[in-house]
Amino acid sequence: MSKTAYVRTKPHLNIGTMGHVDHGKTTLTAAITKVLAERGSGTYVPFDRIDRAPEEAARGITINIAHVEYETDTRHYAHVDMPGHADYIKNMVTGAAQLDGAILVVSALDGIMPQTAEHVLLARQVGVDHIVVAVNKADAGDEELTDLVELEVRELLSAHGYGGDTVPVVRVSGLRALEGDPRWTESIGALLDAVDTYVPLPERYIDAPFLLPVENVLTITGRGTVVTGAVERGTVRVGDRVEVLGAGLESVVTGVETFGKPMDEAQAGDNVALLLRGVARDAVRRGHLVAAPGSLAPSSRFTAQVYVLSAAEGGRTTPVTTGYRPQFYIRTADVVGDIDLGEAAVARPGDTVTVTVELGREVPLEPGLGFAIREGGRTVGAGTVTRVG
Ligand SMILES: Nc1nc2c(ncn2[C@@H]2O[C@H](COP(=O)(O)OP(=O)(O)OP(=O)(O)O)[C@@H](O)[C@H]2O)c(=O)[nH]1
Ligand SMILES: [Mg+2]
Repeated sequence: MSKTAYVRTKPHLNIGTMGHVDHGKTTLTAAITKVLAERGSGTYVPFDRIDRAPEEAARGITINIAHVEYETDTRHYAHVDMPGHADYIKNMVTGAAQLDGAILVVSALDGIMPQTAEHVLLARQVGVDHIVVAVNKADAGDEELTDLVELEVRELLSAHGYGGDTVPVVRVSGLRALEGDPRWTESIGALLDAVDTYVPLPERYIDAPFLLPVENVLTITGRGTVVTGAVERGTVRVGDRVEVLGAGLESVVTGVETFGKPMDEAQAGDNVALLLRGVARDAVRRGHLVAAPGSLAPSSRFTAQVYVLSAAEGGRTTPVTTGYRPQFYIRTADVVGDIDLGEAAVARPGDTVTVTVELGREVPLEPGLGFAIREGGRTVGAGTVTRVG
């Protein structure tokens, strides 16, 4: 019982790299960890460990997403690097990536390419408000051409409402920094400074009623049932009374831990384990929600904006019509639902449509909530709730 308590020394942010295939997202991610490891504030994660990340189950969807952790002088970051374009679409639209800010990687040799523009559009749609640009491969680029690339990126960002004139654009070389070249090592430092100063601390809704979607349930012999997951909003302390939605029971939190360390108080954004008093192991499941009692009202009907994945993104090859009945992955829950396409009646792979959904059972819903649509074990769509009821 003498475990060292977790000490919150710096604010935590979630960021990630975006950009066209091969522009150097993974190389840059590796370079960031290397430069910070040399400063003594992180662990170096080499390229092949990032790019061959194991499949992780995030929010009920099997998503290929690599997290690396590092600290600057002022902040603690969890950084995601996604290996393919289809993964960006899924992770961004369902909110699984949960980015507070993004580093847009653009090759100085190629400039803006289709996925550069697409990721900027996606970022805007899912509410990523701050982008910092890394013009990568600057070691190999011609100076004048790089000037043009920078102009072009600023224009693209302005066109999507990002204030391209003020967005920091930093010329970097992930590859040369990895090789230890001092000039380019410095460029990574400059990029991190830009992220530290330009991406504001996210609003964590710490004052909202507590909510934790259950990802996993385990038993600790002699202590009881433990649920794990990321705190979506609010705070929780030992002694707090909570409701477990889905299980239809109330309990009291008798332990709070993060990464195996006890903590006084967990807050929005933290990954935690909660020990619940008097709850049987089989009474609670993934998909249930632990919340401040009476703070959530479940419903079964909602309107949403849905993107139907194209066949190239691993989606369907045939259109979706009214009456289609797939599975909806909402937070950590998995619920069947009927889709009504209204007047459109048909949605082809690649389309973005407005739909009304009637779920097979009630779950807590709210505008802005992201979800994935799955069928036969694969993701075929992603959406955001626009109206409940
Ligand atoms: N000259 C130069 N080459 C680079 C630099 N960064 C990356 N590369 C090369 O560009 C290629 C692609 O790099 P990755 O880091 O895999 O690119 P990525 O954006 O992660 O690619 P995907 O994950 O497939 O979209 C590799 O051959 C890298 O060695 C750089 O700063 N300078
Ligand atoms: Mg990559």
